[in-house]
Amino acid sequence: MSNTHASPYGTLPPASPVAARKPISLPRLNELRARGEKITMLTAYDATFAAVADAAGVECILVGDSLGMVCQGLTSTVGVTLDTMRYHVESVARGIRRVQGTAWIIGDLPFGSYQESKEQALRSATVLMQAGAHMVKLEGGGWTTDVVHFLVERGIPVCAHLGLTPQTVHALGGYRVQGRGESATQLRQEAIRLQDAGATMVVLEMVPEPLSTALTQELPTCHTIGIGAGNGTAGQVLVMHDMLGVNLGKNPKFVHNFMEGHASVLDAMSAYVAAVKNGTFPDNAKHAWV
Ligand SMILES: Nc1nc(=O)c2c([nH]1)NC[C@@H]1CN(c3ccc(C(=O)N[C@@H](CCC(=O)O)C(=O)O)cc3)CN21
Ligand SMILES: CC(C)C(=O)C(=O)O
Repeated sequence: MSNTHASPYGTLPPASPVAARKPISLPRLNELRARGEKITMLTAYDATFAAVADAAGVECILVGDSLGMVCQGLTSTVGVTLDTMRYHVESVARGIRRVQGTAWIIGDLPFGSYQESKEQALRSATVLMQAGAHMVKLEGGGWTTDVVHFLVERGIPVCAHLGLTPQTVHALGGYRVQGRGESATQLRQEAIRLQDAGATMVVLEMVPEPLSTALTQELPTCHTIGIGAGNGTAGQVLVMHDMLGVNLGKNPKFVHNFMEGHASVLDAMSAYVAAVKNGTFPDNAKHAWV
């Protein structure tokens, strides 16, 4: 990034022939997990922010359907289409490639693109993989288990997503904490079945900290990535706009603005990586539920 011969706006790859960092892969993520190093993830929706996140050392970039809310101005993620996701995955993948980045790119399957059948899910996942994703993410447990198995069997790495699943916000009754009381048992069983089906990552969103910490112990091959799920998970994710303080109105309580005390987006993202790695973010007392 600091190459003096770089072209304006980084439209050409840096001239350095030295491949400094190893690309992130599933074995590489397993290695991090095995040595107790936290996995970092941020969302990104375009080439430049993705490249900056990569340069900050963020291992996984989620092209999340939250783009419907932060980029498109929708009131939920329900209106995001597969074609829109393809456009943003392509942009992010080009951004990473352009700077010879190493990040693992996760493409989010939008509402309605995988619910109909396993075949529909495969067709949709193919679109995102061909757009440059290394893994796809899909929301829910139970009925999704067979879909996950079908995709994994066909060579598509899958990240599951349990707890608050924003695509089903209308069925859940709002953006609220999930997996409390009775439903904790169900969430736990769904997570174990998803791991058995071959999911190698699972986002746990707004899940009580004790549950997500316990689940992390029970899921050795499926890396738990928390958002509002406390500090006991294998990794963390935040929406980029939130952690940069680019947000009108009230943030969810799991958000921390990493621009505070930092002069650039690169520094703020580096501070996020450092805070997740050294265990200072999230702070269970401030950013989690019990
Ligand atoms: N910018 C942005 N950040 C996100 O984290 C995000 C999106 N957009 N869009 C998709 C979903 C929606 N998410 C949300 C939306 C609202 C709350 C929220 O209002 N939470 C309150 C209430 C929690 C409670 O039930 O106690 C909070 O104080 O955290 C949480 C997550 C998470 N995802
Ligand atoms: C909030 C994260 C986990 C997500 O699912 C998204 O960005 O769509």
